[in-house]
Amino acid sequence: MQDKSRLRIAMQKSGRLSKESQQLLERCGIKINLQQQRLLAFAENMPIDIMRVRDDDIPGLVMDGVVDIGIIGENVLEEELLNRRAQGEDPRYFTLRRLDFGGCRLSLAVPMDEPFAGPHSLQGKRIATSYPHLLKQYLDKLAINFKSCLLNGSVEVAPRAGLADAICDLVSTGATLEANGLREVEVIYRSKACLIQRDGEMPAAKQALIDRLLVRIQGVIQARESKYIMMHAPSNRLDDIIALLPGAERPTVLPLAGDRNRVAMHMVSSETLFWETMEKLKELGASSILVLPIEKMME
Ligand SMILES: Nc1ncnc2c1ncn2[C@@H]1O[C@H](COP(=O)(O)OP(=O)(O)OP(=O)(O)O)[C@@H](O)[C@H]1O
Ligand SMILES: O=P(O)(O)OC[C@H]1O[C@H](OP(=O)(O)OP(=O)(O)O)[C@H](O)[C@@H]1O
Ligand SMILES: [Mg+2]
Repeated sequence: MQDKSRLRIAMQKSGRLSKESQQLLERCGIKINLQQQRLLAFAENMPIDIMRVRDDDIPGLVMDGVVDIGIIGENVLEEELLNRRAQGEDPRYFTLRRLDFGGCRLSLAVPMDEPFAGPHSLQGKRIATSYPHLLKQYLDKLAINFKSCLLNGSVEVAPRAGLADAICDLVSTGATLEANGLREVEVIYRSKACLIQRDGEMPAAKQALIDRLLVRIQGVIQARESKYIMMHAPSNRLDDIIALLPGAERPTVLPLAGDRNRVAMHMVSSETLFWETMEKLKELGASSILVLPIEKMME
């Protein structure tokens, strides 16, 4: 029986978002024992239950208020929103924040040797997709008529199989398109994973827990994007060195025992340090350059 006082979070059971969703929650300090087959897992140290489902079901579970929050790709969320609106519903939810994983784009692609002179080339064509509403929204705005062929997977094989003239599917590296003899011609939607909350009244204790989690998520994401940088540098080149570190805060400068001409510099940078920048730092006289990951951050 569901304990309504516990925060219920939905995440993808297995797929492109599951590992990083799980990692994010673990980094926020939630101890979960996710055995492969368990659909429902209970956190040991916080009043939180994790529901592991197909990603397609997550927007609906949040919109129907079955779970309190969900981690989902914006592409799937937007598609479900348009789907429900098309059925006359008025779905409600809040986006709590965008996350730093699950980046991909929904694109139109055509066979490699097919000429393409803009979206109008698709007039009257058949397009295979798992995202009929996002596709329709995009082509309707351009007043392009098309026939859709709904496929829930393996969309990329549709043109070769004679099912469609073009496809509209997710792309990240483009390797799947290339392997299937297709080329990306238009990006229609850019997506990342996001965290959403159900609409409606939330008990104060649960809302406080969500707010705490959000602060921790901010800390985890900020830490992932930041680096702790240390180096030894000549005292007379400090300004030049700082100018090479655009994402860095003002450094802490410490004396080096027995060396009056050089100092130790410590700083947090919101960007990683590329090899090229490290080489330039070395040219300016810096040495012992260390770039360290940061585990947690709170401002
Ligand atoms: N190549 C990719 N790179 C990065 N993120 C991706 C990529 N493909 C998909 N995604 C994101 O991950 C989400 C889940 O993708 P996945 O392929 O695991 O979905 P699925 O096969 O529909 O899974 P499920 O079995 O849960 O329905 C996508 O909706 C998208 O937001
Ligand atoms: O541009 P790429 O890096 O090649 O990625 C794109 C592919 O990734 C996703 O599928 P996934 O591999 O998750 O398999 P699925 O079809 O089983 O969901 C997506 O549906 C594409 O097919
Ligand atoms: Mg799915």
